[in-house]
Amino acid sequence: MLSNLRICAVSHQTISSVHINNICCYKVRASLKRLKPHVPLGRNYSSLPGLIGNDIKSLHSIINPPIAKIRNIGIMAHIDAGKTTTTERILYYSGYTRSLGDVDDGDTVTDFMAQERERGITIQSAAVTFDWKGYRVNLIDTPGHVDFTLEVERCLRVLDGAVAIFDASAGVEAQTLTVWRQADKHNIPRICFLNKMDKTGASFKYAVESIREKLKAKPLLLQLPIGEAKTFKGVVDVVTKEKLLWNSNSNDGKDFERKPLLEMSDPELLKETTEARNALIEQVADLDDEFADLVLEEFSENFDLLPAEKLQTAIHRVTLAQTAVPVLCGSALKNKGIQPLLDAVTVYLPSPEERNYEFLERISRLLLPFADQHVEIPSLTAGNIALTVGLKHTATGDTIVSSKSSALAAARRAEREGEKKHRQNNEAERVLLAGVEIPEPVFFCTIEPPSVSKQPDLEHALKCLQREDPSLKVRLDPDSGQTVLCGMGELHIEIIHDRIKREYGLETYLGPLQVAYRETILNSVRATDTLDRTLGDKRHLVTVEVEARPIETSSVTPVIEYAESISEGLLKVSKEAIESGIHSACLQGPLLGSPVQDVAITLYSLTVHPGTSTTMISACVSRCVQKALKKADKQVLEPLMNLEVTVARDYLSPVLADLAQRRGNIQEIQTRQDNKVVIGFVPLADIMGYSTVLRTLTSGSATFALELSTYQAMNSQDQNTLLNRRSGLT
Ligand SMILES: Nc1nc2c(ncn2[C@@H]2O[C@H](COP(=O)(O)OP(=O)(O)OP(=O)(O)O)[C@@H](O)[C@H]2O)c(=O)[nH]1
Repeated sequence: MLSNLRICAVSHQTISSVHINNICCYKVRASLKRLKPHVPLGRNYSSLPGLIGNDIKSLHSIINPPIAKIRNIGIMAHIDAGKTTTTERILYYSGYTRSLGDVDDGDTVTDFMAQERERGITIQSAAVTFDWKGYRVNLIDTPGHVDFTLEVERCLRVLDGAVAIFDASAGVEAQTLTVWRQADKHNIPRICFLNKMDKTGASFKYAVESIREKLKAKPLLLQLPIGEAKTFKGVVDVVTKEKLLWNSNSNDGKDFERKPLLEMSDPELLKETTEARNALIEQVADLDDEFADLVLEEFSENFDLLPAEKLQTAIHRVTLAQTAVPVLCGSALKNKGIQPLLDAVTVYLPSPEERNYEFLERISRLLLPFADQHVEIPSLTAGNIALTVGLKHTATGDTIVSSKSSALAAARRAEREGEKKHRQNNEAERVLLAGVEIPEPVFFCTIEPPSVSKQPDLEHALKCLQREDPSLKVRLDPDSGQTVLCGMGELHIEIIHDRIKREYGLETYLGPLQVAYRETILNSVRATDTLDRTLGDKRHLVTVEVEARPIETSSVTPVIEYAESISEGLLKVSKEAIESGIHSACLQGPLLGSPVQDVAITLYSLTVHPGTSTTMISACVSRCVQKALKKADKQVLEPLMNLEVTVARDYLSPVLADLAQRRGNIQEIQTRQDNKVVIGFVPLADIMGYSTVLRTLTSGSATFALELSTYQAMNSQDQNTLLNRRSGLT
């Protein structure tokens, strides 16, 4: 065990940056006590047999299991649905850990950042690899809080399947909808796990209905619960007509009995299960022609004769086609239902070869993740998930290829085969994964190092954090020269601040958190400008005429147009400079210095004296566009958020009264068990610090989710108040 500890520490140092080391020291200690001695740790697999003795029969099968036996899956859900608790059980039953971690005690394997353990939430995705009944499962636990949406999105791109976890007492919640939509975008087959069946208010029926209604998905009920809330003790496997009961004397849920349902002992349950199985068979037959033929030809007289394996194979196909989703249930906290969930992952979710991905096959240095442990390996076959180190300029969203020449060779091959240009592009595109959508930051604040001499350290820390998390934006305020952080929410910025302190040892100071407004113009305006400057013996002379006009795009990227009179030759050499000038002018609007959205800029004329540098052209265009924007009638746009508050009935009135004061616009109030769910819109500026207010108003019984809906025009009174406040008049 000691030698493993030493080796593990070495492999962490190879993964470099200071911040990872800090967490790892903590993590190694926390997880060692629970790791089984046979878990393979080491720098290189070539030395593994000596290290781990006879435990490993085939080294090759450990490093490269057959691709059909690999499952790359993610766990996704609304905050607090129980992802981390479920993952902990999965790791325990698969033999990855020796004892059960608990989010409430702060000793889970996957929530390994200090902030995650302290707050009991998941922020960064953690990857773990384990084996289950001959399958290799690479599992990623993703965050549920809306501030960390990007983290979820970047995981989804590499997954072949996902388990969506629901709180059975709440059904589909706001963030579930968001991640479900993301999974739809990446075409990820899913299975649903209705967790917390032991909780007061848990309702299998209600949760299934909410999947049908809110997610517009077709649930395939593969299990039925035995008991609900306090009486929940196990599940019925509808496919095999067996009951699975967890031994109430077993603390860890490892032991459970699986018995066929019999007429003698369980007449009611058997009847209910037979009906559910028949309904399931009909439902699957409706969605899968091959299965429909089989049922009609051989089993139409008696569905009971249909073998479970045939039904499972058809459910697998339907899951893959994403025409329906298998639904299972259990209680992670009470250790019930996790083993069948793992079985379902291997049976119903696809292997990488069943998905249409083009992974690249080899990178120079590879590490296999075991949550916070990493094992260096010589190679890995397609379909696995691994870590690579030492990449300096690669950021989230990039595709890594084994060599540039292999990507180019693919494009050349298409060319040789006589394919035209668009086909070459297709070939090149096929080796790229879909890019991640980076959400727009809605908050910003200034950040200052403890002293000027620490500014380079701060810049380094922010650069590293940004590579990990592109939803964090950093810019310099041109007027004050201060560094500005732009993030997804209050919690996001708070966590970044905390990480800079813990992982980079820098005590920084944050300015007040401000809403990221935008600006637009309301009418078309023209402006001309001339820049005449002599540098040394060179004269730079440019004259520009532009028009700025409002358009409807909801985008901060200006639409750029050119009048026909602009000479093509001139455009060829100066187009890049012109466009960079326009973009930089639109980044800082005349009202608040916020980005300008929904504008089109037309270049009407451009006269350039010979010898003028492109930098001067760019500067002149930028100045001229700013002049035009200043002349126009202007409007501030503010972020409008979708808000969903789940609150106990008794506290509904104070919550509504409070929202009315916050310019909230309530769209709907739903009933969810004993709770009310308030759905509406509210301007971000009025909802800052809401978590504290809501806690006070409802004695901590309410939860809420917030997501950017759109940018809306402020009314003139609010706009004037804001502008006066910004200019220091009030
Ligand atoms: N009653 C009950 N509580 C559960 C169950 N599973 C998890 N919990 C509790 O629900 C809370 C949230 O659990 P987590 O596992 O941290 O949830 P999560 O989805 O990982 O949360 P984030 O990481 O913040 O998104 C904790 O207090 C758990 O103890 C369950 O099956 N039954």
